[in-house]
Amino acid sequence: MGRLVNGTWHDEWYDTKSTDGEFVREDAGFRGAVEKGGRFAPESGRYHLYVSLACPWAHRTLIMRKLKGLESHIDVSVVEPHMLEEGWTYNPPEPLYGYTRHHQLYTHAKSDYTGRVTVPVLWDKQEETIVNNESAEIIRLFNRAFNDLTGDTQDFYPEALREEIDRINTRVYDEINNGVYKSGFATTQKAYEKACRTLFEALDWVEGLLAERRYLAGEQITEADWRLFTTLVRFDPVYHGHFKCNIRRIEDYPHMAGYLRELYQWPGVAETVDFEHIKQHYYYSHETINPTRIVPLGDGLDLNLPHGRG
Ligand SMILES: N[C@@H](CCC(=O)N[C@@H](CS)C(=O)NCC(=O)O)C(=O)O
Repeated sequence: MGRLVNGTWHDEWYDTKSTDGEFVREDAGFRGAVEKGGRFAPESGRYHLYVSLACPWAHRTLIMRKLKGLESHIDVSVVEPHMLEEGWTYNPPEPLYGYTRHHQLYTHAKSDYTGRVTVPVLWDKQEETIVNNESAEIIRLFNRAFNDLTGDTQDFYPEALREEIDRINTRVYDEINNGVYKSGFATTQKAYEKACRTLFEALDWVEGLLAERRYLAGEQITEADWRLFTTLVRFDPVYHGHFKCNIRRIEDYPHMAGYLRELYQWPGVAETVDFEHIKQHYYYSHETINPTRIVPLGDGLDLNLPHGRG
C-alpha cells in the first residue's frame, strides 16, 4: 500500500489523522474519454484493462466489458490478490512492458505522477498512456463507445432514466460503495459508528426500493444495479466481518438477497466473481485491520439458490 510522489513510490497507509479518523477517498487522476474523432478513438485491440478481481470498482469494468461483448476487443491483466509494500503487483509480469508493479504503469504514463496508484486502469497501447482510471467513467465508455465495433446496443445508461440513475448512484456511491470502506478504514470509534450507521440506513432504503421495483431505477437493469452489485457480492463474506459492517447481513434482507442472486446468475456475471481472490486480498492486505492475516472460510450466502424475483 502506498502512493507516488513526483514519480517516486512511497509505502504508506491512508492518512486519517487530519480528518478525525475518517477515511477520505482521493479523486482519480486520468479522465480521458474514448470517442469517435477524439484523441482516443474506439478501435479493436487498442486498449488494455488492468484490474484486480478483488476490487469492487475494477469489478464494475469487468462486468460491463463482459455484458457489452468487449472481451475480444479489450484484453485484461489481473494483479496479484495481495496488495503490500509495492502496492498492486503482477506475477507473471503484465504483457505490454513486462512490469511487475502497477505503479510502473503510472510513471510510464506520467513520469512525475503524484497520487494513489489504483485499479482499474484503461490503457492506450498507441499513445502508451492511461486513458482513464475512474471506474464510473470507464463503464460509461464501455456502454457506448464501442457499439459500432461490437454491434451491441444494450444501454445501461438510457436517456430516459438518467436522472433517476444519477440520483441513486450518488447515494449508493457515498453511503454504500464507499460507505463500507469508510466503516472499515475508520480509525476512531466515532468515525466508524457514523459510517456504519449511515451505511445501514442506505441498505434499508435499497431494500425498500427493491420491494417495489425489479431493479434500482425501475423495471430495466441499468449501470446503477451493476455498481451496487459489486459491493453486495462482497458484503457477507468480507465487509460484514473485516470492515465491521455487521448490523445486518445481505442475507437478512429478503429483497436484496434475491436481487443479489439474480444479478449473480445473470449470463456471464458469475465468471467475473472470484471469492478466493476477494477474501485473500482484503483479509491479507490490510494488516492494520487483520494483523494475523487469517482468511475466514465462509463465502456468505449461497448465490446459486433460486432468486425468486420476476
Ligand atoms: N475512484 C476509483 C477508485 C479505485 C480504487 O480505489 N481502487 C482500489 C482498489 S479497490 C485501489 O486500487 N486502491 C489502492 C490505493 O488506494 O492505494 C475508481 O472507482 O475507479
